[in-house]
Amino acid sequence: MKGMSPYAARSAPFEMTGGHVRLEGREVLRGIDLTVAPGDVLAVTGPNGAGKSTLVKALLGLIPLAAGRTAIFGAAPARFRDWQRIGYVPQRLPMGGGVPSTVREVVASGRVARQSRWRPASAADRAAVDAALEAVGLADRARDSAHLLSGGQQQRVLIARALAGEPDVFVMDEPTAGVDAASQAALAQTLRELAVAGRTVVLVTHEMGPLEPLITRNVVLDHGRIAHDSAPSKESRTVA
Ligand SMILES: Nc1ncnc2c1ncn2[C@@H]1O[C@H](COP(=O)(O)OP(=O)(O)OP(=O)(O)O)[C@@H](O)[C@H]1O
Repeated sequence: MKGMSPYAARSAPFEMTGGHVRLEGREVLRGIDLTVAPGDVLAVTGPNGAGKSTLVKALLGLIPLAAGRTAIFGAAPARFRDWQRIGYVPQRLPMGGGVPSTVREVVASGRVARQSRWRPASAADRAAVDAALEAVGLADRARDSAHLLSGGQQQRVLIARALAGEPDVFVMDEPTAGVDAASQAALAQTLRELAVAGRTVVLVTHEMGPLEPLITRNVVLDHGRIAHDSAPSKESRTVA
């Protein structure tokens, strides 16, 4: 594995300063100052349309900023290369008429950023996929078609795909929305293990439910601004 530069090791997973996002002429994020520190288990909450999904996409560089700047481990998103350090769990499995994938294939796709090109999956790859399936309680569904699972189980597949990549940072957009109780419990257990292992988690959620005891920090968005931050970073505190 590539050595990590001392600079990258010290950098915050995400650091946004004065972040503005405009979509179709509307200012969706307005002046966001947010440093996510290593080991934060951060819940981003707030009313519908507050800008929560937009914020995580902007942190990941999936949506450009109209003003301000943002960095991933100290690098502008366009220059960031260590994508295997980031696991992103989107809101839902992309559906459609493509080739049906088994649960195992979808989860194994989470290893792509780590694999050497043209080489078959290694024992380490297979072990990581097995561990991820086990962690979300889907080991017995590995050969099933992912699209035939329930919404909650599909969400678990996406979480397992991120886990399989063994990233330092997990970004999850509404992982509990419309999800059955068993899947919520599986997610809480997974989050607990990530938190204990010192991983950084950014979680968009409407309600924290069983995840609440695991959350170390809550950022409340309202109309595109941070209305409340339960534990602002030292940098923001000294600036404020
Ligand atoms: N592609 C887009 N083009 C124009 N406006 C958008 C786009 N995506 C989101 N918006 C608008 O930006 C605002 C913030 O949306 P966003 O999805 O980030 O909110 P949210 O807090 O995640 O909401 P929810 O809890 O409903 O998922 C909303 O008013 C939404 O309508």
